[in-house]
Amino acid sequence: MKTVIVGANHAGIAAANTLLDNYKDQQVVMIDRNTNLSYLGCGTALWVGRQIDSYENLFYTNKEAFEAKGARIYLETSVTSIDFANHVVHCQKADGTCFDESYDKLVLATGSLPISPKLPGCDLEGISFLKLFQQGQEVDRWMSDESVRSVAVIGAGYIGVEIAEAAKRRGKEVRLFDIAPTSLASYYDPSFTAVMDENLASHGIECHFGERVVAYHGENGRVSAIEAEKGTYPADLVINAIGFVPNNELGRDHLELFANGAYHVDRRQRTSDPDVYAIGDCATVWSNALAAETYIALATNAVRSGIVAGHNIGGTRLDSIGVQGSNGISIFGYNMVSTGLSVAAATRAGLDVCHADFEDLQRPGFMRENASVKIRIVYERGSRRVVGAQMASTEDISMGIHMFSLAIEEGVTIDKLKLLDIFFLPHFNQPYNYITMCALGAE
Ligand SMILES: Cc1cc2nc3c(=O)[nH]c(=O)nc-3n(C[C@H](O)[C@H](O)[C@H](O)COP(=O)(O)OP(=O)(O)OC[C@H]3O[C@@H](n4cnc5c(N)ncnc54)[C@H](O)[C@@H]3O)c2cc1C
Ligand SMILES: NC(=O)c1ccc[n+]([C@@H]2O[C@H](COP(=O)([O-])OP(=O)(O)OC[C@H]3O[C@@H](n4cnc5c(N)ncnc54)[C@H](O)[C@@H]3O)[C@@H](O)[C@H]2O)c1
Repeated sequence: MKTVIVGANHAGIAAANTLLDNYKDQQVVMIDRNTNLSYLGCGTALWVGRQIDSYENLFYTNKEAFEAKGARIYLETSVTSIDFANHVVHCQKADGTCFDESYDKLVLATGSLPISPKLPGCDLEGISFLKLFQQGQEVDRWMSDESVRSVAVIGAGYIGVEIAEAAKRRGKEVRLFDIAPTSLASYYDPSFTAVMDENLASHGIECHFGERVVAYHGENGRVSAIEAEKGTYPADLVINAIGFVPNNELGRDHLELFANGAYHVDRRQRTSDPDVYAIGDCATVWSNALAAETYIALATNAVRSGIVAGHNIGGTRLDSIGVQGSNGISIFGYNMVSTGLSVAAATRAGLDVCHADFEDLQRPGFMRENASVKIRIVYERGSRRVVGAQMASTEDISMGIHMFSLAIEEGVTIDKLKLLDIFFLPHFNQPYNYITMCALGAE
């Protein structure tokens, strides 16, 4: 059996490893147009902000590791088109030479593309995205240029907020824009985002939320300002971070698509063509909170979907258990984690939800090391099943969110959480634990 994997980043790598490590009869061919593989984009802001020493350890594998396992791997090679009827992939190397690769099974792991704001001035130099390693390098070079004093970030989602922090850590004057009225509006409710907004502002980031950017302006071909609805602001460097779209270029005329263009897949990652699988950011996921197909671009989903596809291609049936879109962020020491749906997201999706809030110290008052923790649990009014949770603190409260992820996945009700056995030790928490207290406070 020969499997061709198009795209050798997190999703493609997971599928290839699953096949190569578990199914010795498999012939695996990996093709990627980039010069590198396995770059952890989550490290870009840490590196640009000089919170880590270099970018070198942001790659967790390489071409040689796959060759050692028996795969054929082509980097700097684009798949230009696919003949789905005859099971042939047409490829072009960086030097222009072309070749074809036949397949029994094809895995599309072509990921996502950053959304490009189509604004006047978008061709000016000094406007970047932050998707690829190369773009991270470019942004880092500009940050090192002392003539770059003002940085404008468009989009206050995860990438935007993280790179705004990094730019501030590099001593820049930073302005952060979003059309939404707060930062991180897709992930958290306003009572949580208000604290992050205050955190950003208190560290000197000028927040322009609810203010649309309408144009980039430049001098001598280079960006020098951005014009937004309420004013024009200096900008020697602009970073666009307004979300991703699935990269469906190769299969959009042949495969069934979701509303945003992602390849529609079943729980085994199979597309509408029985010999084609799609994984990672180019494919849909099953949301347990929504009980529906949706799109969530995360490395975690990419890896899991690659494992699922690998086993199914290898001959072991494995169904995805769906996802909650669990996510987290840590900015100037303030940590926020969420899973499932916020009240706002649930309401937008047509779910009738209630929520319970609680705020307390992480540990008993007698402990020297302590900090406040905020928690919100979101649950469906009728069924009372938990559909989301948000937590925030300067403490590391990150592990708690995984329990809520499992609760959503398993359809646990808010009432079950009220008497859940949660241990107590002053080093970690309080006898009246904030999760228990929050659940007990539910209507
Ligand atoms: C700055 C940043 C920070 C992030 N932080 C986090 C985080 O903290 N946690 C988290 O879970 N997620 C994070 N993400 C999201 C995560 O990186 C993506 O969800 C993940 O990369 C998706 O993996 P993928 O393999 O599906 O797609 P991609 O990473 O997009 O890879 C797709 C691959 O396909 C190749 N390709 C595409 N078309 C072709 C073609 N025609 N021919 C050959 N090759 C092709 C591309 O070169 C690319 O290597 C972050 C993303 C960014 C940009
Ligand atoms: N910590 C993490 O887990 C992490 C870190 C980085 C990226 N990621 C993932 O990578 C993907 C891409 O990240 P992202 O930050 O680009 O997307 P995002 O969806 O997190 O945020 C995009 C933001 O852009 C805003 N926006 C949309 N159109 C706009 C416009 N025209 N002008 C101004 N603002 C606009 C939205 O309101 C939103 O706040 C996401 O799926 C994200 O979850 C995750």
